[in-house]
Amino acid sequence: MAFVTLQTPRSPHSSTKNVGAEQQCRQFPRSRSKSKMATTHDAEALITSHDPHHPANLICELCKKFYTLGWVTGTGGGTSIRDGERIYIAPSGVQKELMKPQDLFVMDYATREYLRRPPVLKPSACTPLFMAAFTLRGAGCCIHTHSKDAVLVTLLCEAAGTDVFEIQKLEQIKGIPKGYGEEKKGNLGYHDRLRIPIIDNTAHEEDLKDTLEAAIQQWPDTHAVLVKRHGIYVWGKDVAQAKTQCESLDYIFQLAVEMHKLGLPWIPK
Ligand SMILES: CSC[C@@H](O)[C@@H](O)C(=O)COP(=O)(O)O
Ligand SMILES: [Zn+2]
Repeated sequence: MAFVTLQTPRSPHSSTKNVGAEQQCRQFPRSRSKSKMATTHDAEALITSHDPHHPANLICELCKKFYTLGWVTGTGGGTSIRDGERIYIAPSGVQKELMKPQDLFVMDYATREYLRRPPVLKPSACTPLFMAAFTLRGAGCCIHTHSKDAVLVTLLCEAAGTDVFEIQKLEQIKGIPKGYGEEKKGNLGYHDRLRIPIIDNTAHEEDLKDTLEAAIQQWPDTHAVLVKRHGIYVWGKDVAQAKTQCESLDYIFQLAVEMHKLGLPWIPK
């Protein structure tokens, strides 16, 4: 079984039995700026905690859950958390459900310097997209999934010639915030129309940055952007909001796909 071949030498700071991403991904070259790095002790302290709500523990836990939902399958997708001035980022090209806190990168928000870089790994290609949610929308957590239903609604919208997913009159729409600012406080109502912009995919994840940023500017109330034939980015002010929105949206996408199969409209007359 291929999985077993990953369970070879452990990194010295590993203390749990599961294999970490560092072992999954030894092909990546080291590239670290030692001068700006925190000391090894400080760097390890950034990701070491018994608190299950510590961002380093949460990212690993969330990705395990998301894997069971098919959201981060085959190394795709991921999650990033902003905790004050610290940004926690997963490595690229690794099985996200097997990650350990010691596999995570930590970036300083203000300087964009990595305070912690695990050897042999490189940061997720989604990093510029996560940063867009943090900087443009003040997000505390951003989730990227390759959910099949998210991909399917982008295909259905493409076939319908629209680059916005729109749906109305579903109870779960009430799980999505109205927007930002005082006058947009609270969540959408049952009668409100949910709109999620869709951007084109690119050959490389990081090249989505400009169009994702443009979609965020064009749709100032949105908390998510769909990526055609790829997946979705969803963010929230904190982990709970990002996660519950991602769940609500995925549930709505599942319904939308089923409604389409049954010949039912997304916007009832
Ligand atoms: C199955 S490869 C998927 C990647 O290209 C990308 O779309 C993705 O979501 C994850 O990028 P990663 O750099 O591994 O964090
Ligand atoms: Zn992706």
